[in-house]
Amino acid sequence: MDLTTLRTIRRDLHQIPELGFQENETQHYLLNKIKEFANERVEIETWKTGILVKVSGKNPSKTIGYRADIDGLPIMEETELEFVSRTEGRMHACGHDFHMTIALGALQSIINNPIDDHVVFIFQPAEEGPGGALPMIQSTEFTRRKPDCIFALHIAPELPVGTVSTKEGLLFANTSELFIDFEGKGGHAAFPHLTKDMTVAASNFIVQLQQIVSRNIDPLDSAVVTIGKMESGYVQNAIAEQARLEGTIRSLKPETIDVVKERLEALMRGFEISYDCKIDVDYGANYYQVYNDKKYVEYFKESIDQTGISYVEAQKAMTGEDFGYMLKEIPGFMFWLGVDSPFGLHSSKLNPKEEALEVGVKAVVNTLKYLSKK
Ligand SMILES: CC(=O)N[C@@H](CCC[C@H](N)C(=O)O)C(=O)O
Repeated sequence: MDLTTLRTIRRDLHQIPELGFQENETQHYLLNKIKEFANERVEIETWKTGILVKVSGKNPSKTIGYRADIDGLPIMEETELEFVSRTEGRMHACGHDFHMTIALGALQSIINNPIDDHVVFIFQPAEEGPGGALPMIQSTEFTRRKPDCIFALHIAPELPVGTVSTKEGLLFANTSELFIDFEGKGGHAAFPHLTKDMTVAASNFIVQLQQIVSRNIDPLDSAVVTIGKMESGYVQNAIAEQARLEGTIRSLKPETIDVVKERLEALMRGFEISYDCKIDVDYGANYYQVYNDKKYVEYFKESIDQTGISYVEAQKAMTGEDFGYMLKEIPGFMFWLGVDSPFGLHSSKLNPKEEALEVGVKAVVNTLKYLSKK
């Protein structure tokens, strides 16, 4: 597939970002494209808003999986691109439009030039939340085509186009979403003594929360607690009865998240007493770390060696990915693909360079061919 076609697909997909398990238009678009390329070797099955596409190999000894995530984020796009998101407040701000396009490009290449092994292309919903990987691998649709090894990519805005990057072992963190609801007593702004002000309680809670990592976690370990959204009150001259904090907890070790949660809940109990209010927590989606298999990372490096694409050794990152659940069950790896954007992942101005689409397809197709010889 040439760059013009890849770019057209990417721009089409960029305009229709949808949240987890609501990717109906995306699924429809992907299915139409897949059916355009398909021949007698291809078997297509849907799972919720996701799709599994199996391309039969010529002389198979195993099945190789390649996964692309397909959901967008609840972010208001500020790129001013001519193909800006058509849905207000929704954006492909994590590059899943790139991930899907590259998977389609690789799929077409493998259909036209089949390799010895079977390949399953997995278009997975809800990576940003509430998590599609775990229920997908538990489904009969997935189990029937369970790959023997698997890989995936993620765009990297900070890396130049023409570069890929990964490492053996831990690549991405363990994550837990965090939703905290405060319930107090509202009232007139002039009579705070008659109320239980949840704006003040939640603000103080955020400040105290930041001390969990610095005071309760071993400095040689690592954790992050971020509150990305805070809501309280309706009007400037009324005291808020409710407040809500939304955030995420991340850690390098799975058990460290439990320590953060335990301290957070102790803090909640203290705040309930000191602010005379009720506080509830919901941990939403939890993702298992992305842990790359040493042998498959070696294979990847060897396959990239033959392509002219540059390889850079990665550092582990506090990003999360539910692909971790697939790697927990099936050996494989995830790698970063350089897309050179001055704005990072989850930025409303993320603008990856489209030349990276061709690099991505080349890296994926070469890796599939190489793994098929192993
Ligand atoms: C690569 C990436 O940016 N992934 C997301 C995964 C989100 C997990 C979940 N919604 C959470 O916030 O904990 C990330 O934010 O790292």
